[in-house]
Amino acid sequence: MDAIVKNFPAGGQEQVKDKAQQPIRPTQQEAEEAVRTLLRWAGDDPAREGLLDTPTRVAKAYRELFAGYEQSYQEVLGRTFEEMSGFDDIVLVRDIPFFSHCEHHMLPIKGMATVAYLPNGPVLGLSKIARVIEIFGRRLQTQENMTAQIANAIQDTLKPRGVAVLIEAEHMCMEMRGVQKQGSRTLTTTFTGEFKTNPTEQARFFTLARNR
Ligand SMILES: Nc1nc2c(ncn2[C@@H]2O[C@H](COP(=O)(O)OP(=O)(O)OP(=O)(O)O)[C@@H](O)[C@H]2O)c(=O)[nH]1
Ligand SMILES: [Zn+2]
Repeated sequence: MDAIVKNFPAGGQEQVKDKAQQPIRPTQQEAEEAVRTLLRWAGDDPAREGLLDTPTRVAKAYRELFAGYEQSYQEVLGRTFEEMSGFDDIVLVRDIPFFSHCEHHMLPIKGMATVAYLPNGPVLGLSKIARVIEIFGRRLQTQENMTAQIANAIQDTLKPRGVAVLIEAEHMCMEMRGVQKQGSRTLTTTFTGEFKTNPTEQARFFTLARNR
């Protein structure tokens, strides 16, 4: 199946949030009871031996898979390096793998992100780009919003001349269920600053991102 290419504009309907707004959390016991309900909904018996510890494990796994709600991109991106501030050309980190979950079905999204920016003074530690992807990936997402959130977070904190984000991902809700199109991939991009206004910079981004 052909990939879908979408350009999701920065600063669109999705505001960049720092720590996600926190509703009142249910207790561990309530979360485990909800898992028992879903086990019964699936057709199994939560009281059988093999499933006795499953609610505890699922609650623990959810803490890990959705840890992004507890994390702040501003903390991660707050630490920059000034001593390389003479460097003003493109910095691009390619093919950063991530997992997320779609907000429609809570099923996994498996993808790769490529992120570039044009420094305007300070530069980021390279791992911080991957950490920002983890923060937004470990929340319930649409691919479009995740792409824009990563770009806007870097633009808002680092204030570079431009940011470019390309995400290519597979959605298990389209592969394992529903329309069942295995192997289809969705591409989304967000450009800010010079990557948005200067076609040459945008073309350089695609050359570096896609050439093997
Ligand atoms: N735009 C967008 N859509 C997504 C994303 N992840 C999942 N979806 C889509 O969300 C839509 C939800 O559609 P609905 O008709 O409300 O739900 P559904 O009956 O489960 O839809 P089907 O998946 O077609 O069976 C589906 O078309 C999914 O493919 C995403 O990241 N971005
Ligand atoms: Zn889905």
